[in-house]
Amino acid sequence: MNTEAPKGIAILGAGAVGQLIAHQLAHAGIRPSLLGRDYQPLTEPFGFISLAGEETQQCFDGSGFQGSGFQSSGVQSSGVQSSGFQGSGPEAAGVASIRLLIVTVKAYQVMDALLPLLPRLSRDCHLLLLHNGLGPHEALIPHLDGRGLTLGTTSQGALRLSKHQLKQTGSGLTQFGHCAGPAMAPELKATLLSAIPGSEWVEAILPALWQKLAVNACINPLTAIHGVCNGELAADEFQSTIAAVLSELVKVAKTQGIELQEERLSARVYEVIRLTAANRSSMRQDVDHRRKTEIDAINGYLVSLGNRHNIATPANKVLVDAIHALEQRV
Ligand SMILES: NC(=O)C1=CN([C@@H]2O[C@H](COP(=O)(O)OP(=O)(O)OC[C@H]3O[C@@H](n4cnc5c(N)ncnc54)[C@H](OP(=O)(O)O)[C@@H]3O)[C@@H](O)[C@H]2O)C=CC1
Ligand SMILES: CC(C)(CO)C(=O)C(=O)O
Repeated sequence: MNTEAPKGIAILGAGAVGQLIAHQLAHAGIRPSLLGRDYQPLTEPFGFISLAGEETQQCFDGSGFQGSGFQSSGVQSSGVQSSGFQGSGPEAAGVASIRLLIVTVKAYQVMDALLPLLPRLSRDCHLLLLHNGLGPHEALIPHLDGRGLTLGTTSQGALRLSKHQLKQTGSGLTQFGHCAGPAMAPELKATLLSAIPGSEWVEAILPALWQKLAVNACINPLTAIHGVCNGELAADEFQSTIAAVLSELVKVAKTQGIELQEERLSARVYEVIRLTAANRSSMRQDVDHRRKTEIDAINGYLVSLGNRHNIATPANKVLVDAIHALEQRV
């Protein structure tokens, strides 16, 4: 048993990224809880196929909260009773013992997922949002009630083969940085950085999130609208739209005190297009599966900030409208 491993790490959002982070923490000897929609730890085993093709299984049932042993990898039997969580819903006893809550729901799900839970979390509980797009942290900050907030972004890739079976599809940089309230405790910070491959702490997280926003604002809607893989956006026909989206983004970012260079952003977007050439972007997958997309937190965030600050954002608005039209298909 690893007595040094911090306890009380929970993940809200048992989807692709939530399961990936849970497996990475477990492989580093930490035993996180993976919370379901009823805020209860999910007790069933979760399968994982790593980039190297190695298969493992884990339970993320919350028993780590009591320090009752852990398994760093390998198969653990299902049906382990959670000693840290009793009852159901946000009243559950274990919720109050969460020290770090990693929120891995989609951008548009953050507030619905967190608002019922916030009053039950300890004042010492630190929150970490890890999603694409921007905006939810602004809605969340007034509700923090003294709690600390860290933001993050990841370029790792993960695909849910089934509800409890995850395949890692890509490695990449994961960045975290302080956003509001008290800073994350040093041992929690160290745990995250050692468990998540390719992760780093940055002094200014918002510029990093804006750079990721630029990548998503170009690649995601265009691939979804045209039904193409990321690599096809290198074609000449997309050049003027990509340039217009980035030019608007740089102006809008400036209203937020974020200074970005259009040429550098453009180089980054084309690098990601090349590195992820065979990918079907998350927005394309959402559109193909007739799921709600994250457009409102990506290009929609730029349009609404532009409106607020009298910056014209026609190129982004066209993409937002086109994606909304695709979302409304019956
Ligand atoms: N997948 C990837 O490779 C990458 C994803 N991202 C970003 O990470 C974020 C998460 O994406 P991803 O993991 O793919 O999305 P998923 O849809 O796979 O996961 C979201 C999870 O949140 C759960 N959820 C939704 N609402 C609630 C709620 N109210 N309470 C508790 N749980 C809830 C969902 O439950 P249910 O299953 O019941 O719907 C689902 O399991 C997105 O912003 C995405 O863009 C970033 C980089 C890579
Ligand atoms: C980087 C990119 C565009 C990779 O597909 C992505 O983040 C997404 O699909 O949401």
